[in-house]
Amino acid sequence: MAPVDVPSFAAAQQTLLLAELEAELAETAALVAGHSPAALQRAGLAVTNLVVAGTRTGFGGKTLLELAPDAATSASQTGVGAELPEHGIRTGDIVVVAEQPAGSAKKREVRELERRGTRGVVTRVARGFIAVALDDEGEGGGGGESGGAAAGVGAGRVWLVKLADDVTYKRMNGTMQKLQKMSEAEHSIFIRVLFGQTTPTPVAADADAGAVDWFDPTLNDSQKDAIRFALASREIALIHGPPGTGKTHTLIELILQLVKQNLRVLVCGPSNISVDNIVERLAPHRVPMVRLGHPARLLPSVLNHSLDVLTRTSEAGAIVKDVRADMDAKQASLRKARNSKERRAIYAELKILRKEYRERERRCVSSLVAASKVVLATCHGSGGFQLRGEEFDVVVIDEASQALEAQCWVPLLSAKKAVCAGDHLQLPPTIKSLNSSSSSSASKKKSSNSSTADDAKVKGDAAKQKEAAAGGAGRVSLETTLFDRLLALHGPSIKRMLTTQYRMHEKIMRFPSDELYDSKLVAAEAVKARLLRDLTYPVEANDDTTEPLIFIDTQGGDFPEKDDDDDETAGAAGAAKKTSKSRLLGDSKSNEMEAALVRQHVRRLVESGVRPEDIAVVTPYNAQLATLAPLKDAFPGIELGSVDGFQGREKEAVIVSLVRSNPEGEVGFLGEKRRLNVAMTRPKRSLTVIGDSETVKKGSKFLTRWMSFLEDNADLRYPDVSLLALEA
Ligand SMILES: Nc1ncnc2c1ncn2[C@@H]1O[C@H](COP(=O)(O)OP(=O)(O)OP(=O)(O)O)[C@@H](O)[C@H]1O
Repeated sequence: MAPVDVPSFAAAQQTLLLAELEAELAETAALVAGHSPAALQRAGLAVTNLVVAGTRTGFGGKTLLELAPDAATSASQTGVGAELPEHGIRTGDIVVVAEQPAGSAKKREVRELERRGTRGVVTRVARGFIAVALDDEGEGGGGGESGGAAAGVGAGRVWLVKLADDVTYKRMNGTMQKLQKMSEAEHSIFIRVLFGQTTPTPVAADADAGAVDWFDPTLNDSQKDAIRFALASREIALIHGPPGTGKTHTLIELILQLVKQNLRVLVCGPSNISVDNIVERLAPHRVPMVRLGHPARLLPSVLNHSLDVLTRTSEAGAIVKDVRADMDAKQASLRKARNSKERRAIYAELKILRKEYRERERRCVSSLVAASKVVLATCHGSGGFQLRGEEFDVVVIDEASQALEAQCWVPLLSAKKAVCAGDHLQLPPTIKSLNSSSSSSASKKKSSNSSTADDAKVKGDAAKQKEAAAGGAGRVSLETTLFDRLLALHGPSIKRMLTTQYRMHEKIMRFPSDELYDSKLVAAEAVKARLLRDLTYPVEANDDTTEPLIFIDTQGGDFPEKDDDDDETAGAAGAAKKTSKSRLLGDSKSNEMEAALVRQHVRRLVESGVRPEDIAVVTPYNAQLATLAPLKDAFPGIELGSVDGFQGREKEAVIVSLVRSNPEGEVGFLGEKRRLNVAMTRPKRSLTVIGDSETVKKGSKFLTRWMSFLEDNADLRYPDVSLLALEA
């Protein structure tokens, strides 16, 4: 493959990233303008009826607001201890906190919301409260009294609305700008390899087989090979980890080996969860490490390594503590201020204290970071001030196939060598923008990969448009991950694949292994014959619990899909409306009879003794998820999820509802084999597929082969329509 011109690559990335941000901004704007607070809450984009329960000084001297349910509106309990309703706000989300409009006021603009309210980042989500670190108003010289207190957030009722993530965008964009501006002389061998201007330094054949003193001698051979290769490689190594093959397990050993060689390592992942997972598993090995950013889960093992806590508990942190106490006291005195003059005076003092605090903290942070052999952060988090000027011998990126390439470059710019782990045969990151960057964002089409879009044809058009947008830099698209690009550039010699999987029954593994992983997967002895009936608790042995692979074929046209997108609207406004609709579970497909079959099967499993918490139902369509929702009441503990949302997860029994059933053989985004791969590789002991083989077969060659495989190998069942009527 031809080498990539770095400046044009970086320029094309910036264009595409901007289009992506615009698409996200437009989507948020359309949603907020068109829906009531209650509807936004149902869609997972807002939390309503909150009050400020507490204010503290958080990391970076930021004001931390604790938002709890308003006692007046939480039905059962009041005040402290009251629980928040179901919501979709997560740690790391960018939100605005604002006075809640009266129920009827409907039309509102995001900009207006932002002007009146206060922006911040969610730092903690608990049952009874959400903590938000407010943005620094102090620095930008903002107006009025906004010196750190929550402008627009008084003693009254507030709500919180999720905004587009422009912070991550800025980090990625800044990184691409840096890359674009670099002169050729500044390109290290590492950069030249990553853009194909030179080939990776060959790894000596025997280096692969060198003796390593393993921390965990029970690693399997493919894991050991991958680690040896990653240790021996000079610039780049990819660790390809198919489902259940112990990718993270392997990375832990690799990190320990790197530290043993006295190398300095930066470990990143696209999400907080991916990073915390590694922190937790490294912790028992007592490696000097520090986790940057707000820990997503406050597990003690993660918390004890977070920079936030280290600045408080370490020796260096002691000098920061005093100022923090002063600031907390000042914050508290705000409440007692008698008039605006007094308040202004306090704000002014707070501003000075915050500056002082930040300086002391900065010194403390750099001494902590300098002393750490291993630094862990999300990819975009590694672009913070804490790592400015820091250099690392190796950057390790987990779940690299789920990160945007620009995101990976945030840490990669401080690296000499990279090890990326991932599986490019599972889903890449979600992209919202599909048109070229110059078009108006309102006319953006649905993403082929968002969990609600379903039009496979859109994808082909979009790919072409994106290629056009990439201009002179060859084929640059946001959907192409670094992992994909490096494989295409240098071929399989830079990769090692893990081949023993510790999740699935052999029969469940067979099709994905043969189709996608060159038949190389081997089921570990402990899992290859595990059935539901062998669970650690009593389960009756019957057809449903002794057969790992079941296909309930709904062919015949008796179970047609339902199109939830019934009010087609034309033009840009229509498109924007559609986007917002899709987030609110419209514009998708469902299949009620399939839902009834799911219910029937779940009931049979539960009656056989399988616990609902060991069962998950996954489907590619959000409208189908909504149709399935009553299952949660009928079988408390059961999990329902979109395929995209279930990536990275596993369950003892998984039921996949394919939904599509139509005479035309339209399969929408079932046509994406990486999505099907994710769907069929979640179960450990039991996979039940429910779908119309006649329709699905027509979708693609992959689908044709899958259907034939199921017909030949699964326990094939045809539903009894008359019985089903009762279930529905
Ligand atoms: N060499 C091994 N011997 C026994 N069990 C192993 C081995 N390697 C991994 N496992 C087990 O396999 C499971 C999956 O491993 P791990 O959690 O590291 O995978 P992951 O990378 O997080 O997930 P995935 O493999 O799905 O990407 C874990 O339960 C782990 O203990």
